[in-house]
Amino acid sequence: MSSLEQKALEYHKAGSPGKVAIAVTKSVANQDDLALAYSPGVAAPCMEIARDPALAYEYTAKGNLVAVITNGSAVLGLGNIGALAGKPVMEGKSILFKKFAGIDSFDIELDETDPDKLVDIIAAMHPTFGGINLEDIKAPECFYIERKLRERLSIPVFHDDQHGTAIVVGAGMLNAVEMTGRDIANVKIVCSGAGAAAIACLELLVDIGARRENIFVCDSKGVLSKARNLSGEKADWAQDTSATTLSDVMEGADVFLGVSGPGVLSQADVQRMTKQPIVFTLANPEPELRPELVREVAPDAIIATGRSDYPNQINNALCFPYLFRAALDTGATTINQEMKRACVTALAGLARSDARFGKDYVVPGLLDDRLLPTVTPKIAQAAMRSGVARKELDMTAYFERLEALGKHLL
Ligand SMILES: NC(=O)C1=CN([C@@H]2O[C@H](COP(=O)(O)OP(=O)(O)OC[C@H]3O[C@@H](n4cnc5c(N)ncnc54)[C@H](OP(=O)(O)O)[C@@H]3O)[C@@H](O)[C@H]2O)C=CC1
Ligand SMILES: CC(=O)C(=O)O
Ligand SMILES: [Mg+2]
Repeated sequence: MSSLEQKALEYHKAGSPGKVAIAVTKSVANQDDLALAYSPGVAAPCMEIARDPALAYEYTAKGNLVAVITNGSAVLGLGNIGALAGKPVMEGKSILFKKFAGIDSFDIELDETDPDKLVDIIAAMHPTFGGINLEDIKAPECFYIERKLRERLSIPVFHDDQHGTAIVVGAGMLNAVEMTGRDIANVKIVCSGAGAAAIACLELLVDIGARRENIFVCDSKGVLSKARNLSGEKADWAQDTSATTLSDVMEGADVFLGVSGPGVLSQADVQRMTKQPIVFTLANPEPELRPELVREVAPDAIIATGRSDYPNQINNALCFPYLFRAALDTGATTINQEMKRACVTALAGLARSDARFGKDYVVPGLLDDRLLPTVTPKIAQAAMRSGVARKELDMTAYFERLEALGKHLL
């Protein structure tokens, strides 16, 4: 075991085991408080909510509470390690919701693989929450589960591995492409992985200007090609090509996007790419190829990973706290394409406006305290403009509120 792994075990075990606990927000100091918090007083908000369900946002924690839900079928790049083993990651997402955006969350690990049962279980528990963050549920089931839940529920349902990842990749890609003098419409992109993260990233890259005919995708069996008679989301990305391996399609690639698993990319593959290649090796915790090995064969590369111990951390944690903050604050019924685009632009812009903007700074760092007051209002405005917000915010007051909130968080 490495010393980092040893330290991580000690960190998780120290004091109160795990990373989260519940906080009480009202005084429960005497009999009078008890009579308000519990019986008989609690009946009053119950009856008000029974009369008008929207009042749950005033009398309960619902409006600031998100569920982080997994079934453990695709935990990071560790694979199908099961619901319980995924709990440290879900607790990790919960602390990021809290530390970065002041959002409370329950992590919920469900021992269930049947997509329809998962939809029913999650739908049944939705009254508790203001939003649902699906996490580490494998493709292709994740697409169906999210779609069905979005159809059934009027609170935001967001599969972080799909859309959160896509947003941060989009922001990093816009900046990397500009920095290297490329036009996104002309870049050849090779994506390793054809799962939750990959499909959403590719759709977003097309949304911001990449062209489908320039995109080659590999899964664990090789290149997605017409010859393979694929179905579902994979079929949408199948190319009419005789190439079969990752190495075949890496020839002349401008961009490598890794959202697959550890060690999938070789140095020889990087050498097949164009000058100043863009190499996003995002598998967690172990990337497709370590940055120092990419750098050895491509010193001018723009490199990003999903990890906190290298520059350019492209990780969905850079956006999901702010998307949910904005969605909860505007009472948005969903997180839509306009909100996602606003988030891409805001993240890319924040990095560009920084003196550090360059090869090792294509996206802001996760601990940047400008994220909350800069990115969140842009997403909130997009929610209001696009008609999914139930509340109109005064933007000056909102900005001040976020600044004040941020001071208590990091
Ligand atoms: N940095 C970030 O913010 C994020 C990173 N990720 C990382 O992306 C990876 C995938 O996550 P996710 O999409 O949620 O998982 P999924 O299970 O939905 O998809 C995994 C995909 O990777 C493919 N794959 C597995 N092994 C290989 C291989 N040797 N060569 C090529 N493709 C391979 C699978 O192929 P097949 O379809 O054939 O099974 C599948 O298409 C993980 O490592 C995860 O940590 C994910 C989300 C966010
Ligand atoms: C970052 C993340 O969500 C993942 O690797 O699955
Ligand atoms: Mg994940």
